Formats: sequence, structure tokens, C-alpha cells
Amino acid sequence: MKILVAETISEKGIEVLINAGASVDVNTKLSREQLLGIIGDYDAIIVRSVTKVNEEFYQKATKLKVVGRAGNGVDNIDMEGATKRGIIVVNTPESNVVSAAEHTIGLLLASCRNIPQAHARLQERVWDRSNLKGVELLNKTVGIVGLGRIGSLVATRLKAFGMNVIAYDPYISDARFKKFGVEKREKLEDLIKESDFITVHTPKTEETMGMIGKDQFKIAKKGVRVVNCARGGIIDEQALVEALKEKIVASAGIDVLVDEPNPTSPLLDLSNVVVTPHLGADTVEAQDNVGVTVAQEVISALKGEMVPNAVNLPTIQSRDLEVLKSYLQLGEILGKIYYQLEKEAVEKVEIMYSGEVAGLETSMITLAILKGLFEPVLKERVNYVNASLTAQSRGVIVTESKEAVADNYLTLIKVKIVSPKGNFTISGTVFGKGELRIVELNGYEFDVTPTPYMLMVENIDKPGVVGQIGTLLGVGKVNIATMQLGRNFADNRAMMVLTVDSEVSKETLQFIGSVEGVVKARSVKI
Ligand SMILES: NC(=O)c1ccc[n+]([C@@H]2O[C@H](COP(=O)([O-])OP(=O)(O)OC[C@H]3O[C@@H](n4cnc5c(N)ncnc54)[C@H](O)[C@@H]3O)[C@@H](O)[C@H]2O)c1
Ligand SMILES: O=C(O)[C@H](O)COP(=O)(O)O
Repeated sequence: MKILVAETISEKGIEVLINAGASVDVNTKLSREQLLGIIGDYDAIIVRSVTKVNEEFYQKATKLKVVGRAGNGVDNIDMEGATKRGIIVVNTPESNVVSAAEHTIGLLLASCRNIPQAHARLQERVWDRSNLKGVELLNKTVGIVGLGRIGSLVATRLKAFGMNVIAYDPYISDARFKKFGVEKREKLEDLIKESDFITVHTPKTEETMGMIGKDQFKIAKKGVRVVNCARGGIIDEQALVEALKEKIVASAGIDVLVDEPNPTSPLLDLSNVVVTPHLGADTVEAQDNVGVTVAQEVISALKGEMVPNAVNLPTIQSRDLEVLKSYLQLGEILGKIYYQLEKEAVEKVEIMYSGEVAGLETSMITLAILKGLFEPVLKERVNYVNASLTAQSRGVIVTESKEAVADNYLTLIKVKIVSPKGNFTISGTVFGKGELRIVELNGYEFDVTPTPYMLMVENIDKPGVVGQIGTLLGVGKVNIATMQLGRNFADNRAMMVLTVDSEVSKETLQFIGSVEGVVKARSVKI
């Protein structure tokens, strides 16, 4: 077992690797060229957030079996590239969350009390207390965006300061808000308007990047203070610079930047900003936890043992699993559509297997459905291994039922998602040698082969709507591959599912949404 440790992990972690009999090279100063030059010799690599484990890397890493991420976020690792090569990716999602939460509080206090600025003056032997007046936290409102592991730890700690804690996280159940004694805000807009302090704790996703930007600063309280200890760019850096200069934002505490580790951000030049170079997880305790955990996981994975924090599944190879593979793909797709169409917290997921599929090992398919369901909001942090636990920790009840025969199909998976606003259903089948089909969506019947880009439109069933949508897609330079209509005569509604060759832009989607008769239009990525 030859392991390269390419970013700093604790000595305790290195000891675990050596004691397991691995040949370990610790080389944290390699240039990209040097890394690519030697990675072909290694069975495993351990990285943190800096090393880009991407296609270029995999092409050189011909012997690689495991990537160990000593930490939480895996946005620097191309998961698809790893999975298709059978490389297992492991991380340590729980090991540094307390440190990240404490660093958030540190940045919040340091920035609202100007501690680093005062420190710098005094080190210059200047005793000058002017322009250093801060604010108290007591009785102020803090808005937490993302009430996951770190967001909830921050909430608990800030409540102890006597703060009024509100949060926006449309993807978790009301029970979780209650559990942490946090007031829920249905809209980000409301949280922004009410908050004296805003701190973000979401993963980096297409939806969260720039979610606090120019428009949000326009409606924020003058003098709001912000903290980003999650990922660079969730608070748009350029908009933040302008808001800080205009004193709309009084101060910012920033641990993460868009262009790490060579930042050029103008944020670094502003006197009302306190910055740290991605130190959220840099404590003795977190690094010991992370180092030991990742080392144990990498060794287990190399030995072919079960790894609790495997982020992906290696390519399924056994013949039995060949049949399951199509259902796993179908399950992920069925799960993935819900949060792209709806913004309602999920209370319950009921999965009904009927026909041929009911005779298979469906527990894996259930995991695939849950993985797909949470992926649009949690990204890589949900995987086959933790999908069930993720549902449980988010207060989602999951049930499975089986029937030997499926109406109209040889095999059918139906997923019913229960939210406070009602039920959502989606069904799919597998034809022949693994041809996937979506055959039902909210009661509308289809026969759609899922593709990477789709558009789903619900509309009043009347003449002219379809034509206008076709025209708008043409104007937006989106080529339609297939189009199907499902109709609901009782409600005079119809649903269109289009498979398209490229992503439908937000602008085109807005135009489609404003066509008379269109009730809802959503772009879906598979
Ligand atoms: N600075 C550091 O050193 C450091 C250390 C650890 C983690 N992190 C980062 O902190 C962030 C949070 O980590 P975590 O472990 O708490 O993650 P988590 O997965 O436990 O929680 C994230 C929460 O964000 C919510 N969310 C997703 N999209 C949202 C949206 N559009 N609006 C509102 N809420 C949304 C999810 O529902 C979830 O509850 C991640 O970005 C992680 O990479 C940073
Ligand atoms: O995602 C994480 O675990 C944190 O952002 C820490 O990243 P790091 O390991 O590079 O410090």
C-alpha cells in the first residue's frame, strides 16, 4: 500500500497509516507538475481543500484506488471521474464541524469588535481607540443561512449570547428548527431584512453561489454584519466589497475566498474586513480527528473493507449487481427531480416497488433514491453510505412497500414525497437491457427517457402554450430533443416534459414562466 499525503494532516494520522504497514510519503510542497509526475506510483492520496483531484489528475493516477479527503467539503474532487474509475473517495464530514462553528463565532466577534485592527495598531505602539467602537450581540438578530451540522452548532452557541436566532433552510423539516429553538424564515428575503448579523453555512452549489449579493444588500439593514466560514462566493465577493465601501455592511468576517489559495480579492484591502486563510478546521482537535479518521478510512478502503464515510460507491462489477445498476440509476434520477421542481421540506418518502424490481435487493435502490433526493441541496455530502442517516437526521420518514405485480409495466418504482403542502409522485421503469423511463409525474402519464437537461412545464390546457414555449426555447438557442404532454382533464391542466440539448438559461425560464397559462416552469438537470 503506497500512500501519498499531499496536504498537511496530523502526525497522529500519519502514525495510523504507518502502523497499518503502509509505505507513506508526506510531501506537501509539490508543484502541480511534480504531483502529476509521481501520482502514478501511488495506491492512495490524502488531500485537503487545495489539491484539485480532477480529470487531468486521474489520467496520471493509473494505480489510484482511494482518495482520502481530510476534511468535510469535497468540492475539489471530481466525484464522477473517481466513480467511473472505481476509485473510492472518503471524507471526514463530522470531524471538524465544532472547529468551523467556533471559528465562525470568532470571526463574528473579531469583526464586530475590530479586534485585529486594534491589535495591529497596538503592535505599532499606537494607543489609539478612535474608530474602533463595536456593537454587542445581546438582543440582536442573527440570520443563519443553512441549518445543517455547522449552522445548528452556531445557532446553539449564539443563543447563549442572548441573540435572537432566525434561519433560512428550505430543505429541512420544521422539527429541526424546533429542535434548535430557531425561528424559521420561509424566504431568504425575510431573513435578510430582519438580520443584524448574517452567517452562511450552506454547501457550495449552483443555487448557493452568490445567494447573498447585490439584490440582498439592497434590502438588508444598513449596518448589517456578515460572516462566511463556508465556501468562497456564497456571499458574492464583488457585491460585498461595494456594500462594505458604502457602509451598508458594517463589517465582514471571511474565512473562505473564491480564488483560494492565491486570492486577489479586493476584500483583502478593506479595513472593515477580518479575513483568515481558510482556518475554520485548523485546530489541534479537529486536525487530530480529521487526520486519524481519514487515515483509518483510507486503510480500510485499500483493504476492501466497508468505509462509513465513503462519498461514492466504486463501480459495481459483479454480475448480480449488473441488473441492480439500472435501477440504481433510475432511483437516483427519480429522487433528483423533486427539489428541482419543488421548494418544500420533505416530511416523508414512500417508495413502492412493484413487478420484477420487487424481487431485487431494493434497500440499495432506496439509498439511490434518497441520495438523488438530497443531492441538489447537499451536493457531494450525501452518498450511498450516509443517505439513510441523512434522511433520518433531517427528520424524513422513509417507507418501502412491495407488490409482486405492477399495473401496465413489468417493473415499476413509484416514489411519493409528502411535504406540508401536499404529495408529489414520480414513477419510473426499466425496459429491456437497462433503458430507463420516467412514466408518471404528479399523476400525469409519460414515457420519457431521462437526459442530462430537461424542462418541465405545468400549464393550463389550452391552445397556444406549447407553440410559445417552442419559440422561446428557439430564441434562447435551446434545441428540443423530445417533447411529451401529459393531460389532466379534470383540472384542465397539462404537463410538458421536454428533453433538451443544453441547459435552459434562467432568463429563458423566466420568459417561459410568464407565458399566459404557464403555472410552473422548471429546468431539471440529471
Ligand atoms: N471554513 C472551514 O474550514 C469549513 C470547515 C468545515 C465545513 N465548511 C463548509 O461549511 C459549510 C457547511 O457545512 P456542514 O457540514 O454544516 O454542511 P451540512 O450539509 O451539514 O449543512 C448544509 C445545510 O445547508 C442547507 N442548504 C443547502 N442549500 C441551501 C440553500 N439554497 N438555502 C439554504 N440552505 C441550504 C442544507 O439543507 C443543509 O441543511 C459547507 O460549505 C462546508 O464545506 C467549512
Ligand atoms: O471542508 C472542510 O473540511 C473545510 O473547509 C476545511 O478545509 P481544509 O481541510 O483545507 O482546512
